[in-house]
Amino acid sequence: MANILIVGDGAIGLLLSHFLSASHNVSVLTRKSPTNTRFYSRGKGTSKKIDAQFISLNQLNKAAEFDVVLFTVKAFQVLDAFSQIKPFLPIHCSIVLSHNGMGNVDEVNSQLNTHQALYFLTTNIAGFKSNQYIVQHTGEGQSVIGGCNELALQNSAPIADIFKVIPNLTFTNNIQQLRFEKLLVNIAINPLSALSNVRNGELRAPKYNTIIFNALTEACNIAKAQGLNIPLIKALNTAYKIMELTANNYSSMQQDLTYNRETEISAICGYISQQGKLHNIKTPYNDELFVKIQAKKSVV
Ligand SMILES: NC(=O)C1=CN([C@@H]2O[C@H](COP(=O)(O)OP(=O)(O)OC[C@H]3O[C@@H](n4cnc5c(N)ncnc54)[C@H](OP(=O)(O)O)[C@@H]3O)[C@@H](O)[C@H]2O)C=CC1
Ligand SMILES: CC(C)(CO)C(=O)C(=O)O
Repeated sequence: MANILIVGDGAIGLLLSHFLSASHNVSVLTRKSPTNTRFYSRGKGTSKKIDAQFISLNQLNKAAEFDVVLFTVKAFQVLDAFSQIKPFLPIHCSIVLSHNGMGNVDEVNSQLNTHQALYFLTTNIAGFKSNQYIVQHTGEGQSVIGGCNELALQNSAPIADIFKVIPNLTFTNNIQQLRFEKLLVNIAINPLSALSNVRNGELRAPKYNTIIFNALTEACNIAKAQGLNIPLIKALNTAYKIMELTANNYSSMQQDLTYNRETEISAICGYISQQGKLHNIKTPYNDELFVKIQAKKSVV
């Protein structure tokens, strides 16, 4: 049984705490009242109490021996959350980041010691919080974990063993490729669904074809410049398949704009624009989606 700290009690934090607490000792760091119980709910089944301890930052004990610290905050929240937790990280422990979009891995890795393994978990599990204390598990899907530093790449067996209670979890030796493939789906779906205020399935209409094609072409050019091999046809097929599978869902970015929350556009199209400048590759479609989402946020 491992001691696990999950940072963030959002939808993904609660879903993963539900699964991991079946076999491990799980604490969840929250910014809300730590005394309240949280529940996991799925379909019409009865809600289950999540068997984890909810704690606030001032309850974190410097002597707490966490084996794993899993960050389930949004891309733009990772570095602040990491700075808060860093003083409490045991000398030997595994750190796992899990979010949509790119970034954060190099910044976190540069602050770790040689005994701290860094992993990234991409997940297609889906859920939302119907209120502050209940997570609704709405979508199944594959989760993939992979090492991001030398230590993690050399020794993946312990984390794979601890995380095996997460449904449909596999391990990869090339997490950068997996993250990029997920990024391509988010580029095709998230900004357009948010700007047009439509469900994912509606993006299959012909009027969106050109922009999706061009935004993904740019992103595949960046992938190539990074040494990854993601053919455009594969990126398009996957994006349209996910639109079909999640046809009735609103994307996370559509919901963020609707509820006037900060979006993850910087880690999605913003990442492609930034990499374009680095590799001298033009990315006008991603630049425009980035600017439009930022502008829309400032007027809602
Ligand atoms: N929801 C989904 O179905 C899926 C989400 N993802 C990705 O997973 C990531 C998380 O998503 P999701 O769970 O939906 O997002 P949420 O916004 O619901 O969850 C993030 C949580 O982190 C908390 N948080 C942020 N900073 C800190 C901190 N410093 N200390 C403690 N808690 C903190 C927030 O607290 P507070 O509420 O107080 O702000 C919030 O509860 C995102 O990158 C998302 O794109 C990926 C696949 C599916
Ligand atoms: C896969 C997709 C597009 C599902 O809506 C998603 O990851 C998101 O909304 O952020």
